[in-house]
Formats: sequence, structure tokens, C-alpha cells
Amino acid sequence: MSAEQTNIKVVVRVRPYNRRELEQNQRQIVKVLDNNTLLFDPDEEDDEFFFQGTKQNYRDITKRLNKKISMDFDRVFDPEATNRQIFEECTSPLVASVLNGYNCSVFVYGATGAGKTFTMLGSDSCPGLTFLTMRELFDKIQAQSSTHKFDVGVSYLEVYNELVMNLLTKTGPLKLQEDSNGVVVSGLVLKPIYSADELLQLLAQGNSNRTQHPTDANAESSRSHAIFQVHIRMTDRKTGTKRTVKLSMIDLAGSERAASTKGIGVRFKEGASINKSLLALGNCINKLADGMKHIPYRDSNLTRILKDSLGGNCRTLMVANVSMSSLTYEDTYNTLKYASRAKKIRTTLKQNVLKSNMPKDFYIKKVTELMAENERLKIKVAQLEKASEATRSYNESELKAWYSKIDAVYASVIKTQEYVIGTQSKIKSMNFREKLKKENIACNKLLERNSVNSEEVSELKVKKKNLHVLYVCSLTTFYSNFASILFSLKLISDIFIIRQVALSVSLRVTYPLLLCTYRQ
Ligand SMILES: Nc1ncnc2c1ncn2[C@@H]1O[C@H](COP(=O)(O)OP(=O)(O)OP(=O)(O)O)[C@@H](O)[C@H]1O
Repeated sequence: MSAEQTNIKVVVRVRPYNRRELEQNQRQIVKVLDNNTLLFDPDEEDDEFFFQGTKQNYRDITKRLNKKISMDFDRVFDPEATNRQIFEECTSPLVASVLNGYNCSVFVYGATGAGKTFTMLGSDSCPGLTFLTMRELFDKIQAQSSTHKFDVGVSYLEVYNELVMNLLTKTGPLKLQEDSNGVVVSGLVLKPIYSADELLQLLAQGNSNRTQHPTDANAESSRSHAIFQVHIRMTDRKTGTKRTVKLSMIDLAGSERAASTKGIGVRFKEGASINKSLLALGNCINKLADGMKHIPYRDSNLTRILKDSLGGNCRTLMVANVSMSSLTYEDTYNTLKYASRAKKIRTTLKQNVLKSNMPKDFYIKKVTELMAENERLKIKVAQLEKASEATRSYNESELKAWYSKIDAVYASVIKTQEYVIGTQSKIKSMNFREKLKKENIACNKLLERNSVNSEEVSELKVKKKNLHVLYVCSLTTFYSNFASILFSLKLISDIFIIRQVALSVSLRVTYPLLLCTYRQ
């Protein structure tokens, strides 16, 4: 897996004046010039001093010249900047990195009262980077839950007087050990969590266990280094690839000079040990910045724990907190010097992919099997495609044959029907004609008798003529029906009706024929 070289990202946050600073009306020693640059110890623009009517550059000739040092950082946040703004610009991108398999660390550095805890934890109304980052992390975990399985565990440690304590269980001191994965805290059991709310509850619980004592600069000064870590194991549901990553949020104790906290007794020891660990941190930062090979991480427990974040496989963000009041001149200067040095540190990033325990042979066998299966399936697909094509063509030709057979049968049925109908009407008209003939014979017989009188003779003759007309009609299929109707209605003696029927059907050819037959 390729490794990527990157610098530690360093941002400076300048906090607003606190009440004490405003009351003492001190001068401003940090001026934010733009998003990346600040001026430390600028000239006092309004501090004008006139001697005998002439403006003097310096009121006090014994006073040293202002440093006027311009410093560049990855980002400089002025006193108006909010925690959300810093989150969006600095730690939100880290969440995406974590879920891509990179270890990430955020640590805040600065003197007591400079705003480290405010930046990291914030308050209910103004949540800090830890809260906002964890919320974002869980939102993203939720969004990816269909493709990945996530196992999340957290730990919250404090390093106080060089002792490592578990803030979640209030137990310790714990020992640090080194293995191939780096420094591990022996006996530390990760607390599994399933939601952002659960995580935030644990954070609150750990904070309440944190060692705090008031200092001159901060009534709730944190006297220990707090290290909140989220360990995530991601399993790709499709490929089964596993990754383990760690996101660390570190709130360091104040980096002020021991003298500035005016500690005695326990507080002095506390201050000395904070200084010892921060001195060790400073040494590591300096050596890393100079590209030295040997880095004295082992000088303190803090640097041992931060080894990963500073010089290991980790994307690291350092937030240097400073006050702009001249009351904190030395501390602010030191913090900015540290931050400038830290900018030079380069870390090497690698995506964390868990090695599988399966031997190589297993995968070789598996791939060979899958390739053979693939070939077998390809052949099967080709066979099926061929078979389905053959079935399709057979069906089409057979269907055509069936259609033409059906058409032929249908045509012959129609023909037969027509023939039957034709035959029926032929039989009908033949029967009708037979009837007409019989009637004519009967008329003839009556006419041959001597007993019929002259009136009856003329009536029989008219009937004979009409029978003849009907006979002629019966020779055509169309008129045969009319003729048979007239005959059955016994209207054959009324030639007028026959004439009307012929007229109504407007058969100009047949009508003269009928008339001429009638005239005969
Ligand atoms: N950016 C800010 N805006 C408003 N108030 C701030 C800001 N930064 C710090 N403060 C206030 O300043 C005070 C000291 O801040 P904080 O406790 O964060 O300092 P610290 O650096 O953590 O100090 P210590 O090392 O002693 O714990 C707090 O009351 C805090 O609310």
C-alpha cells in the first residue's frame, strides 16, 4: 500500500480578552492579519507620547523594541471565530479521512486559560470540537451502515503527574507497552458504543473525573493531559476487508511556565510534571521538525502516547490557543514558537487495512476455483442462448403453418356453408316450382271439365298466368323468395300485388319481363 507524506496541520486560535485582561487594560500582542498570518508583538499604534510638542517613538527609552514577528500558519482564527467554524474548516475533513482508513489526531496546545478546553469541549450552548467531530463521525457511520459494519469502542485517559489513569472507570495507574502496532495501554478495555449520544455521555462522565484546580489564569484549570480516543473497526460487507482506525482528541494541560501558576507544594509538583511532559513534547517536536532520526518519545508518558500522532501513521491537527493580551506575553510567544516548529513535522500516512489470517494458498485456491466456475458458467450461458434461439425459430415457423392451416379450414367451412345454403335454397325453389307445376296441372284439369262456367274459366286463366309469373320468378334466387311468400299468402290471383312487388325492388330488367309475361 502506498504511503503519503504530509505535514502536521497547525492552526492558531486567538481568544477574546477575558474580564481580568480587560480590567487591567493591557495592550494587544497578537494581531490577526489574514486567514494565514498573524503579527506577534505589533507596534502600539495608539500609544503616542509627545515631548516638548514633538511625537516620540518610545515613551520609555528603557523599554525594549517590539518584536513585530509575522508568522504564517495553515489557518489563523481571530477572536470572533466559533467552535463550529473551526470544526467545519479543520476537523470535519478529518472525519472523512478516518472513514477512509487513516488514523487522525487533534490536539490543543497553549498556556493555562488560553482556551484549550473551550476549543475541545466547549459548553452546552457552544459545543467544542470533540462533540461536533463525534456527531459528524456517527452521522457518517450511520450513512455507510448498509455497505460497512462498524464496531466502535472508546477510551478516555488522563496523564496526570506522569501517571496514566482511565477517566471512564476512574482507575489506574495503567502501564504503557509497546508492540508492533505502537504504544498500547495495558489493561485498557475499550467501551463499546452504538450512538453519538452514548459517546457524548461517556465524554461528560470522563470530564467530571478529570483533575482540575484553579490557577490565576483559569478558575477551572485542567491540570492533566486528556486523551479521548475512538477506535473503529470497519468491515466492508461485500469484500469482507477490515480496517481499524483511531481518532484521538487530545486536550493538553497548560504549557505555561511553572512560575506563572504560582504553585507551591502539590501544585508545584503538578506544574513541574506538566512541564516535564510538555518539555519532552517540545523536544520531540523540535527533533521531528529538524528531521532527526532519534526522537525521544520515551522521555515522558505523554510523548509515548502521542508517538503515533506526532511521528507515526497519522493525519494530525494542532490547535495552538493564545490570548492576545500582553499579560500572557511569554506564554503566547512560546506557544507560537512551538506551533511554528510543529508546522515542519512531516508524518507518513498509510491506509490501515487489517491483514487477514488466511494463508496465501487459500486465496490462490479460491481464485482458481472461481475462475473455473466462471468458465463453466460462460459455457452454460452460451448453450442456453443457442437453445433459446432454436426454440424461438421453431415456434415461429410452426405458428405460421398453424395459422395457414386454420385459415384453410376456415375457408373450407365457409365454402361448405355457402354450398349448404345454396343447396338448401335450390331445393327450396325446386320444391316451390314443383308446387307451382302441380297447381297449374290442377287448373288445367278444372278447365278440361265441362262443369265449369265461363266466369270460373276466366278466373282459372288469370290464376294460370300468375302461376306462370311466379314460376319465372322462382328461376332467380332473389325473386324465388318473394314468389314463394306471395304464393303462401294466396295472393297469386292478384296481379296488382305482383306488379307492386316488382316495382318496389326496382328491378328494371325483371319488371318488363314480368309485365310482358303477364301480357301474354
Ligand atoms: N474563544 C473563546 N471565546 C470565549 N470564551 C473563551 C474562549 N476561549 C476561552 N474562553 C474562556 O476562557 C476561559 C479559560 O478557557 P479554557 O478553560 O478553555 O482554558 P484552558 O486553555 O483549557 O486552560 P487550562 O489549561 O488551565 O485548563 C474559560 O472561561 C473559557 O470559557
